[in-house]
Amino acid sequence: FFSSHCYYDITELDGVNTNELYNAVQIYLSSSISISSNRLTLTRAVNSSTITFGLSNNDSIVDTFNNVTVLWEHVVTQRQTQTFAWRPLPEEKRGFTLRIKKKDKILILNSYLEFIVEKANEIRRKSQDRLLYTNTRGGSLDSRGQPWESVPFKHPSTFETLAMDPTKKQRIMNDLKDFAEGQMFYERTGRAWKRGYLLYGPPGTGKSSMIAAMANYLGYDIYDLELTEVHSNSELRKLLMKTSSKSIIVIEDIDCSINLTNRNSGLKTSPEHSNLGEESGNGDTITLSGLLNFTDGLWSCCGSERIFVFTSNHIERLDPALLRSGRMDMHVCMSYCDFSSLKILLRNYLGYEEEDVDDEVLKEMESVVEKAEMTPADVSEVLIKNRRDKEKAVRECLVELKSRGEGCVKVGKLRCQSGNLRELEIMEEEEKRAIDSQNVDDEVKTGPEDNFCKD
Ligand SMILES: Nc1ncnc2c1ncn2[C@@H]1O[C@H](COP(=O)(O)OP(=O)(O)OP(=O)(O)O)[C@@H](O)[C@H]1O
Ligand SMILES: [Mg+2]
Repeated sequence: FFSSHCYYDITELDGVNTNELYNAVQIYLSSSISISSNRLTLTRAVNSSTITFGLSNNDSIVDTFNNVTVLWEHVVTQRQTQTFAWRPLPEEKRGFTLRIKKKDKILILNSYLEFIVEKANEIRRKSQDRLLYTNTRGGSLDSRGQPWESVPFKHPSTFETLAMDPTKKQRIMNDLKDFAEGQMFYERTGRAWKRGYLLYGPPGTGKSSMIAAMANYLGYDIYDLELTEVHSNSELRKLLMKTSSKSIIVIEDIDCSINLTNRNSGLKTSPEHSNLGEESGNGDTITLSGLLNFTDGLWSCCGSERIFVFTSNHIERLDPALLRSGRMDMHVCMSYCDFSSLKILLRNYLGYEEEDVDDEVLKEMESVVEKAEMTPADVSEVLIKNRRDKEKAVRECLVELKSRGEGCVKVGKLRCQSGNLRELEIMEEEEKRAIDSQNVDDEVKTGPEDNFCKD
């Protein structure tokens, strides 16, 4: 009561969950710790490429923020003998204690902790490689009780190398950026901080590459959810609960991995998807409503800052419930190579800019590329095959485009399976964005909210 200081404990575990603030403080302090300290702990996280310095047990460090000095102490105590628990807790109890002068309390609590969290995220993103998680164990857990297995994710795809219409690409990038920076917006509007993308189009048009580009762009981890390995809605929910924030949760080929059409028809699923079925009530199948709950229901908000991406080769096979507005925020049609995508591929594989290619050839390419209906994967293959001889690569590419173009005109196929639908979706989505950006503008006017609870 008479002390001029106040103390805040930030323990490693909050109940049984990890306290993210503890991790943030640890990372933050590791960046400001001077090598002159006598005793430091050194750690390197799995899949990380850097070593971090940390405060040793029961050591302390002084930090200053806005000319205010604070003291951090790392407190480690032995946990008392454990009573029976489902999951044993670590033997040591760890935490940081922050000591500040009472008069600095408001300033510190309002901005210092927020500053630490942000700084820690930045450091983490810079130092750590992305992770790719999969659930291929068919529901079993590993020794640490985790249903996900992870490997370092080093996919080189970026938005720069992604061949698609530049305006569309920019729109997706803006959307992602708005999302990642939109914490205040989501809080203020009472929306869960998540976003859904449906990527659809023929095989080889870059759906998976787009997901990798998204992860690289935002610095998020990827959870690749293999639905055929999940046996029930409750298992699905558990998997979701074990994903971390700042992640992309991917379900590829959603039309193949689950029978999502005709929710109420009671049709049996095909034998190869025997574990996936319609609402049967016996709890051992995944149902469409289970999946929708996964992305939309209350459970989907048990973390934040998450992006759901579904991919499909056959959008027409998906249940309208999955497509209805608001479910997947953005529908992106990945289609055959157009002229702008072709130019990106020439740059990727041959290092050619527009002016490096003969004008005539370029014109011919432009005139035939749409008709040819070649996927970016097809074009890439031709270019890779001939990449030692760039001139030849361009020539071969043109030949291939022409021969495919002639074939296609005869067959007279449609370019994008849902051309009209696509226009409509883009309009809807633009409307939604207009509303969203209006809200963001409002937010700028009112300024950041004072969302810290002052006692
Ligand atoms: N839009 C694109 N931009 C750049 N490269 C692409 C693009 N589309 C495809 N490719 C190339 O083709 C390969 C296959 O593409 P990707 O796996 O992304 O296609 P997909 O749409 O996911 O196909 P599927 O429907 O079969 O899963 C990639 O490794 C990439 O090199
Ligand atoms: Mg794919």
